[in-house]
Amino acid sequence: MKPIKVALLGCGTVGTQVVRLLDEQADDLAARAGAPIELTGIAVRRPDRHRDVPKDLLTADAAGLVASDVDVVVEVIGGIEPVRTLLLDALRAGKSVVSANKALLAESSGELFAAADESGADLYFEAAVAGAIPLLRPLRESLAGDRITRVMGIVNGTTNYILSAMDETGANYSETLEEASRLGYAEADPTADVDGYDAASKAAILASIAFHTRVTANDVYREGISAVTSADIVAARTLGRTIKLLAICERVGDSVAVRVHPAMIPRSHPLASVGGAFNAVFVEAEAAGQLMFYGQGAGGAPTASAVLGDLVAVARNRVHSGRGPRESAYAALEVRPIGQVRTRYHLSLDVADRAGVLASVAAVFAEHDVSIAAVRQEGRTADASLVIVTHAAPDAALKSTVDKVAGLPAVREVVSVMRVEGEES
Ligand SMILES: NC(=O)C1=CN([C@@H]2O[C@H](COP(=O)(O)OP(=O)(O)OC[C@H]3O[C@@H](n4cnc5c(N)ncnc54)[C@H](O)[C@@H]3O)[C@@H](O)[C@H]2O)C=CC1
Ligand SMILES: N[C@@H](CC=O)C(=O)O
Ligand code: NA
Repeated sequence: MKPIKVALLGCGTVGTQVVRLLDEQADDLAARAGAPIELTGIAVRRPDRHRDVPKDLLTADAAGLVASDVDVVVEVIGGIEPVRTLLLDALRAGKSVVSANKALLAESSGELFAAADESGADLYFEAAVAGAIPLLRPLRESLAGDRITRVMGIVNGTTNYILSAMDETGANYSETLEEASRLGYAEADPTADVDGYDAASKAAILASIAFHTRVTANDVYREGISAVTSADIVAARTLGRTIKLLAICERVGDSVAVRVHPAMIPRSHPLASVGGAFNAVFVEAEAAGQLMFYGQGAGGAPTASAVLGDLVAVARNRVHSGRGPRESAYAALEVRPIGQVRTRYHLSLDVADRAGVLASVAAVFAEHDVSIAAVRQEGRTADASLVIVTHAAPDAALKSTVDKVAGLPAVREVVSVMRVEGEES
């Protein structure tokens, strides 16, 4: 059988594991794909720095490799350019693409799918969301007959690693981030992780597939974890909660809402026990009910597993003259701004401990039609701390409430504001 020729773009954390698995599992992969899978070249920025892969395969000329006689391009470089141009060239020339690049897919999936359609090539990217966890294929294929209403979970390993360490051992934020980079979880620029860009890209990809609507990273409301303090984590623990960076994609009537932000969740919630670089995603569909996907969301070998799965799928399609799924964006639902999304807030205030303070704060909530679910006051000195948890209300109303509360004479400081998820609203 004629081999399927593969060009690999990038050979870092993920790429080196792809090369290893291609070599170690060559016979099994050939049997599963229906043809041998032959790695014909590896493009990297500095070929002299890669001693652990066959030297004769290395090149710094990624464009030349893409233009060479290959059937499939596997991209594990990351970022937008030059990758976007390389992949468009590959797809237009009829070469199928497997990519782990969420940043690119969340920005340019429309034009990449269009290029794939022009030539009949395939575009697969299971590794781009939640690493090893099979998630995009179940959403796109297994649930194609159902109506998905919500996708919610932890989709960034680096931030989950940091938040888990802060919660479990009181570890320091920046040291834990360095450790996550050393372990190969973080992006080349880890601000993509801590500022929520990586999770927002993944949320955009999930929402696009789940709701048959093109959602880009710019459509996603995003907050990262850099403002989460040890005090927030202690406050959450006092209330039987923990803090996680969540990606939440919801169908609301004929629109969708997609957001990424830290949130307090009850310690009894299944997402609360997801530690380290693990990811977990809940999917709710009308007929299927609740489904949960869990596994390693980052790291070289887990991510390479997803890449190899896609590569076998692409190779099978080539061998049997089939095609993988195309973009499905027919529903074209409107994306709601965050202000219209109903959320719950946890607020911690430093207030003067005198009569009438609670009443003045409560009056602001009432004025904005935000219902208070619980209040706790601590302290008997000049300063007291007031913790308020609200019922669900439009995010815009909650923001205006917080702004007005911050201006009350009796309120010295709004210490923290965080959304609450995973509880009855
Ligand atoms: N590390 C992880 O846990 C995961 C990574 N991903 C994605 O996989 C991709 C790769 O990630 P890592 O392996 O962690 O990155 P990395 O930084 O370890 O490796 C990047 C590789 O790309 C090469 N490269 C950079 N610019 C190039 C250019 N212009 N031409 C040719 N080669 C170039 C570098 O030489 C290096 O070999 C990214 O899109 C990332 O978001 C996805 C899921 C998990
Ligand atoms: N940097 C990402 C890698 C996987 O997508 C993460 O931490 O999740
Ligand atoms: Na995945």
